[in-house]
Amino acid sequence: MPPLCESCFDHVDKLNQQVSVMRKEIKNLRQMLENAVKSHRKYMTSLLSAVSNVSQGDNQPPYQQQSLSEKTEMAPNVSLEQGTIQTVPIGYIRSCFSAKNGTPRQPTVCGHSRATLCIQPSVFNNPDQALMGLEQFSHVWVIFLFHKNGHLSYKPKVKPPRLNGQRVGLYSTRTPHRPNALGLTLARVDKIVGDTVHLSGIDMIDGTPVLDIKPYISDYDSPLSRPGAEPYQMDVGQLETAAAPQDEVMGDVLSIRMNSGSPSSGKDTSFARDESTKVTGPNSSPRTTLKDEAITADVEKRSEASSLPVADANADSAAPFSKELRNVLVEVKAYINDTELTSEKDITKSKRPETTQCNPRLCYGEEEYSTIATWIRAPPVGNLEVRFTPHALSELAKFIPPQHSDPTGNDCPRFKFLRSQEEALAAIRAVLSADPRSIYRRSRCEDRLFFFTLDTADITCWFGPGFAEVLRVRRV
Ligand SMILES: C[S@@+](CC[C@H](N)C(=O)[O-])C[C@H]1O[C@@H](n2cnc3c(N)ncnc32)[C@H](O)[C@@H]1O
Repeated sequence: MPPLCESCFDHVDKLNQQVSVMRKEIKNLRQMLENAVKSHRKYMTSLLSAVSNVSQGDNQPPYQQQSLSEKTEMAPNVSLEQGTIQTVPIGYIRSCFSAKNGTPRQPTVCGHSRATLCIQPSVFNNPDQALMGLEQFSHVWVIFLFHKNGHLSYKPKVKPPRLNGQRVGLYSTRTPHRPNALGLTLARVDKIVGDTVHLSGIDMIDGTPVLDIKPYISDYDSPLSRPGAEPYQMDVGQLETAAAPQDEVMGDVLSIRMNSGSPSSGKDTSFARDESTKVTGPNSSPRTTLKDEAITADVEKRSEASSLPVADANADSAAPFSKELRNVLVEVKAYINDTELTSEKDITKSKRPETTQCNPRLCYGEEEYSTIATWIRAPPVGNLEVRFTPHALSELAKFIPPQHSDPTGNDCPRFKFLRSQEEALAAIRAVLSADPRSIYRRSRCEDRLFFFTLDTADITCWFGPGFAEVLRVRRV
């Protein structure tokens, strides 16, 4: 890393200023555009309903192929049947991340990442009523549009950054570049004030259009914590997926081990990567996320409440499973033994058959447990160590939380979303530790400075082997 002179920093500052002016202009333009679209949409809706009334009775059969122009002229009810409705954002995310660069790849990466979502009065006259009751839920699914993708194109195979250049099918990933460009984030609901939901643990940039929100209901949304689900320990084999010959990645299923400790205690229940799974990546450290913790707590609670004993599926002792269930477990274990991988090399060497084998369904009685691809928790790229120069730390120490008074009276930089310097430090660490660089940057621009914005701070850092170092933290 070459030493940075003050003029480099000044140059970067100037560029940043220009960028922020451009951002403001873009914001204004967007607002103008939105207003124009709104009034145009109203006009079109009235026109369409008039057309619909006239042409009732000669609707086209659903699913018939149509040109785009025909689609836009369709009556609303036909559009709905054909799945070609026009969506309207219920609101726009105001987020502590202003650009894609440095925005966490998933909500669990940075628990302190905060945002607000104000429901638009154009969707509901009384938006606060639409939010009534949501305060009883800790988490919410946010369905949004990747509006900053830059293009609408997509490919059937993608290279997730965590797979470091290996390709997998688009639908086995969370890539933003997908047909319809829809994103799905499970965010924490911090509070609801009037028409505004305050969220944390988000991975959306400022200005993201939100199409819908729905409460997260573990009983419905998590196969692990359905009512009556019993924690147990089970090793899971790998998922067979079809892969084109040039793509040597396969979608392995990660074992989920739910070791309940002693059957009666229900304690020590963990939802962690199974140690017996031999597929590992360098520095890979299985991370128990907040959501995992929530699920674990849920399972613990249920396990304590349940009268059924908890069994270890691997134990040789006479486990309290029914004969039928034991047979299923034996089958699954046999499957695992047949297909067990021995090293990371095997992941890339194995050629997958053209036909797709079924994922062994993990059932206990009527309960079904979830499995995930191994690379999610044991990716070939590991987490980075995050360092701060003393200079960067002293700059960060100047920032004050939103409601605090300025102790120096010197117009200190102020956070809008983050509540303390500690939160900011933790958020920067979280973002960088997950290596936010694209594969291209990682491999081709190793020695370049990396910039990202967190709340009202512009962060400058660089990456070395296995670490990221923060060099500067300046007011945006
Ligand atoms: C990998 S996606 C995952 C989003 C969501 N959790 C999902 O699974 O659908 C997250 C990344 O999308 C990018 N992103 C976030 N908001 C965006 C937006 N409005 N338009 C385009 N890209 C966005 C950011 O770079 C972020 O790191």
